[in-house]
Amino acid sequence: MENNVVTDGQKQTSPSSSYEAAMEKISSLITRQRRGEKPPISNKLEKMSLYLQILGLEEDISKLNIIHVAGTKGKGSTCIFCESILRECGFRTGVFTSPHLIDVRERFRIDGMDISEDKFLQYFWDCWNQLEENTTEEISMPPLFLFLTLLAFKIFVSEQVDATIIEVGLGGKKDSTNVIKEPTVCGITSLGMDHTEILGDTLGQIASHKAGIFKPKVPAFTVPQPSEAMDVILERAKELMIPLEVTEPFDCKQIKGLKLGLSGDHQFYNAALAVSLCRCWLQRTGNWEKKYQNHFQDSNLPDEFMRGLSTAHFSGRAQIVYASAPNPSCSEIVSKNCGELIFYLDGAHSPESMEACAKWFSNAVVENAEESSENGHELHKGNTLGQFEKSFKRILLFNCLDVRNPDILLPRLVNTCASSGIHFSRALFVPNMSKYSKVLSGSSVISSDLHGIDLSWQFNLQRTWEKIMHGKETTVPIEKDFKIDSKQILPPPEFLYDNASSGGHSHNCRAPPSAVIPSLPLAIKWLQDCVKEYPSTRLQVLVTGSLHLVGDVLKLLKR
Ligand SMILES: Nc1ncnc2c1ncn2[C@@H]1O[C@H](COP(=O)(O)OP(=O)(O)OP(=O)(O)O)[C@@H](O)[C@H]1O
Ligand SMILES: [Mg+2]
Ligand SMILES: [Mg+2]
Repeated sequence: MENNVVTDGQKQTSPSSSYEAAMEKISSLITRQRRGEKPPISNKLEKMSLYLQILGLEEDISKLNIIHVAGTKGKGSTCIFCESILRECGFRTGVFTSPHLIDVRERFRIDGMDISEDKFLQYFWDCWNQLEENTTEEISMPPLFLFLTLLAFKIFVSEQVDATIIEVGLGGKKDSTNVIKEPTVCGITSLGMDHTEILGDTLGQIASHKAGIFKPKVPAFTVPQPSEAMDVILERAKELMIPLEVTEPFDCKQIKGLKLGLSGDHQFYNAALAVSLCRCWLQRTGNWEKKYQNHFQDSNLPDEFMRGLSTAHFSGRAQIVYASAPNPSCSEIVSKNCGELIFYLDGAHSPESMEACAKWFSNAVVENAEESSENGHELHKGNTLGQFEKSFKRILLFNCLDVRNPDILLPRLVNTCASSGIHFSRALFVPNMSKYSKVLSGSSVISSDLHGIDLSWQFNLQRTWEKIMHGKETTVPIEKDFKIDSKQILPPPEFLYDNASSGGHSHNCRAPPSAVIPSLPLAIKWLQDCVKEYPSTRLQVLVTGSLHLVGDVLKLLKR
């Protein structure tokens, strides 16, 4: 074995250096395939079976009591609600989700916590070494996602969890997680248009991939879907002769006004689906009768379920971070000599999720204004709530992958916000920091090197933005060679505050100005400097378009 840092799963140097070594190994599994292209191996599931044999896991997987979740949007959230409910019911849980935001260990949760670095390393090297020793000409090391899926099985089997919750990576039928032969129950979350280049560009085709996780004799659940998708799902369930239940989203009454741990109205769908999945899981594992036989009526959820729903936590999905309050955990206190800077983070990146995100943001910023006014800020100066509300500036910080279509995403976002009366004063376009060519640890160094950085995609986003705002093509310069060392690398703070240069809140007269900022750390630092310079203002910054962008911002704010 070439690795001289760790042998036989035993750490011999400091944990962090061996962790970095593991990240190097994992990164070497990233296939040089561009995102959006068809995956290079066609017989993926056969290979998965072989890898499972090598790791000696095939039999054990059948004992994992798996909830398998596919869907376009809300897979991760649904898995996290399931985890939270089953933990409250007293079970030891293992959850595999994707992608991760900051550290790859987020993908593997045991009992509600990311796996520890020590345990991760132990299982990682076990798997790595066993696979490496057994690769042949026909079967080489697995690509990244296959490896992570195998590692998840290895971890959950070894940790002897009671309930395993597995999120599909992409699609369903051909996904590496579909090596699961006998899940306890399957779920399909909300379907929409994403990954069309791989799954097909109709809802029916997409639904057919997702319903590919259904298995004979295994009950399935979904949420209301557009009929084109629902027809395909129903048809598949009929073929397999399995029961398929459509779970309606919660209304507030049903959960007695309970505040869900994950925000946004779209979470009512995910939460309701999770409840159905958990109830079925409890029934099929023989735990339902034991626990609830005499105490539970259909109209009321058991207390454990209610607690699970309200305590679920998942970063980067409708998450609010107060970045300039003196005590980050104390959101109400706004520093006297520093304005207010609040980040609203949501990793939406499909048209439907843009809309979900926009609705959540619009409600959340108004709630924040109301809370602040209740806390006595400004109102005592005789301002009405309406006027007070106007002291907030809404800023969009956006990026998306170039396989996505900003001509669809950005209008969906802007129009949904506008229909709730929320308008952006400014938009900033930035490149992500994380590289798709490398899996990083949470403590990896953030590069500040701007040389050779290609911002053409960000200028393209900016042009799209200006087009939406003006309703026609505008003259945003196409700056091919962005002059990194010129003074104009960042706009002056007045860019944010100078109402004369924009419509400000009179959004319908002129387009809000926008800017491309060449790096995310610079953008964040710049926003922080702006609120210091103008202590009376409040910036509400929506970060969206990419979960990677959201992860990068969280990483910067944590430091
Ligand atoms: N039911 C839903 N309907 C529409 N949008 C949703 C729904 N659930 C979540 N979203 C949006 O999708 C984003 C990602 O949520 P989540 O991680 O739960 O989904 P996912 O299916 O795992 O996504 P990914 O494709 O990134 O793996 C959220 O931040 C939110 O904007
Ligand atoms: Mg996805
Ligand atoms: Mg996910």
